[in-house]
Amino acid sequence: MDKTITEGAESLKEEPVDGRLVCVHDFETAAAARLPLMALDFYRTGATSQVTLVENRRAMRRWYILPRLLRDVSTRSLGTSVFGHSLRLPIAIAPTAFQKMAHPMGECASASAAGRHGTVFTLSTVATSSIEEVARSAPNTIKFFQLYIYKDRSLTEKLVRRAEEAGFRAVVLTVDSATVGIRRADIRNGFTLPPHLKLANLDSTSDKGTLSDRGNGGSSINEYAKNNFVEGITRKDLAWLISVTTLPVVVKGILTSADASLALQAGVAAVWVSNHGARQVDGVPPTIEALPHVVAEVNGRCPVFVDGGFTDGSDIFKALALGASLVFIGRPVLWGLACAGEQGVYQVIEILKRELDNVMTNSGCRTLSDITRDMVVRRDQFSKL
Ligand SMILES: Cc1cc2nc3c(=O)[nH]c(=O)nc-3n(C[C@H](O)[C@H](O)[C@H](O)COP(=O)(O)O)c2cc1C
Ligand SMILES: CCCCCCC(=O)C(=O)O
Repeated sequence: MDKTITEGAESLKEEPVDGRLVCVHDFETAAAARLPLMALDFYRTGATSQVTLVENRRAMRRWYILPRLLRDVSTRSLGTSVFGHSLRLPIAIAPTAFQKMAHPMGECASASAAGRHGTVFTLSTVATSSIEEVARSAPNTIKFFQLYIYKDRSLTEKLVRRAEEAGFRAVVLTVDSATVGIRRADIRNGFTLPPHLKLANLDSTSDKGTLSDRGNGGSSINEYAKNNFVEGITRKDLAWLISVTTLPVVVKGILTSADASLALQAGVAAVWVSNHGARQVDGVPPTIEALPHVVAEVNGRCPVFVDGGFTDGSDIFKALALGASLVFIGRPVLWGLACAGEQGVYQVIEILKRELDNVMTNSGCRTLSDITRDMVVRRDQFSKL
């Protein structure tokens, strides 16, 4: 065990959380006051005009919950399972890049917090903590590894091997990033990674260029991706990944039933409905609206995950009713990290867990399987009921 990391993690666990932060939005406001502008903008913004960014949140309101009353809900459980692993709740952590911009313990802190809640942490390829560091600091957390496919196939395969050897439980292939979206704030800010941080899963000889090079596009992110990532992942790449790993492969970034069907044909273990936090194509549907289409196509053949704009327990309830097995959160974790490291992430998940439990209690649901499709209705259909 790496002593520095363990000692760091122990002491940072004690970081106090301001008791006035009672919802995810409070954490977001507090994080915005603490983070340097370049990091804050990288975390919070979406692609181009950010219409989908707003829609991800707004669309949650278009769904109404229809509570079922006159039921005994005195004992409840939020427990579920994924790929044979038991989870204590259906809320999990999505991959987000560069978490050490929010807190010195970065991804290690988030992974630990997920483990303390008995849920999944997903590590980004472009993390600021390595696969091995995260495995050492959160040995009991169920960890997934998110993969970007590098032009250098052997480098890509080595990343997968390292994740397998470090005890990660699934590989999540992000397929919605043929090229990185245009994020205007990053261009204005001339985004570069702070010099004390690095892409911890890569050594500077294996990938091309660094995140200190802005190139012509203004943001080092677009430049790095252009130099390193395969431009447009195909079915062949998906089939290749499934053939080289023993781990379940999850496909992340699906928004249509047609693509869900292709992914299923390729043999994925789960489909992850996502618009990448509205950071890729502006104008794509909000994920809560895409979800029912994908669930209908998948028709129980594999689990369906979802992310994008989930900041309240009631949002999570709606996604579960629409057929999601797990709901992932991206930015809320970054806000928790920025406010109070591991403890902040723990608290953000705790808040969402309590809110979900509260909605379940008041809606007549003792377990997740009690949350059924007929418990939500789209606002425009409500009058027709
Ligand atoms: C700052 C930031 C960095 C991200 N980095 C990655 C990444 O490295 N890999 C990936 O597949 N998705 C990445 N995403 C997308 C998230 O995994 C997730 O789809 C999205 O954040 C969910 O929306 P939410 O932030 O509204 O919860 C990133 C999102 C944000 C906000
Ligand atoms: C370092 C090059 C690409 C980073 C992309 C991270 C990401 O997915 C994001 O949304 O930002």
